[in-house]
Amino acid sequence: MSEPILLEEKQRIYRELSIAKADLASRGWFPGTSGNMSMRVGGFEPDNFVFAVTASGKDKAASTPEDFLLVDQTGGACEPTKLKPSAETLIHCEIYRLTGCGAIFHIHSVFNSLVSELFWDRRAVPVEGVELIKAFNIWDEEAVIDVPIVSNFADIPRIVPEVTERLNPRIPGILLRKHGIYAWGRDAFEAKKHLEAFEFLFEYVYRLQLVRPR
Ligand SMILES: CSCCC(=O)C(=O)COP(=O)(O)O
Ligand SMILES: [Zn+2]
Repeated sequence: MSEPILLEEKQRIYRELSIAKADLASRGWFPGTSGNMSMRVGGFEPDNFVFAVTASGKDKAASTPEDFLLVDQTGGACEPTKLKPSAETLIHCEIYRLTGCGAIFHIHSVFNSLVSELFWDRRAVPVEGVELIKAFNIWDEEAVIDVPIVSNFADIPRIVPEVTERLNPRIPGILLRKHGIYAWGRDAFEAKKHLEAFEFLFEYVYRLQLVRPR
């Protein structure tokens, strides 16, 4: 059983999510009601945790009293509500279970969709020696990273085992093919930092492909 969530704690998390949501929306990262966000509330055990998640199908650029709800580690609502959790809540559940992180942000962008398709054959986007890799706390000179890509099945539970298999604890993000990125961190600050770094790196990788002689 999860510990009771204090009202003040829930309100603090909703406020923090709301501020981060407005920030990501201002960059155009939630086109057509896409995207979802979550933050963990209270303690963590891999099989027992609670998080606040965006309600499904909402305009993520709007701020309303019905933007978030609390769910448990199975993705089920923790309290009576007419709100439906994000259709992709099970992906959040699995990322929390595997990483114990504190916040997960999912957005759709043209660049993350483009690179997820360009590099689908290798199931990972390679990024070589770009300074912003340091945003992931990887400090090696000329570091090379691979950002994993998983299938974009319409049936979300089918995606979960691929997340389990492909998530790399060193890389705080995972791409869904022709869909978007999930980026996470200890807290909202770090999840946003990672998301911004991924989006920069994906644009770099895409543009490099265009200009590099073959
Ligand atoms: C209209 S975008 C398709 C669903 C999606 O990919 C997404 O990120 C938003 O789904 P949610 O249920 O979280 O609103
Ligand atoms: Zn999505």
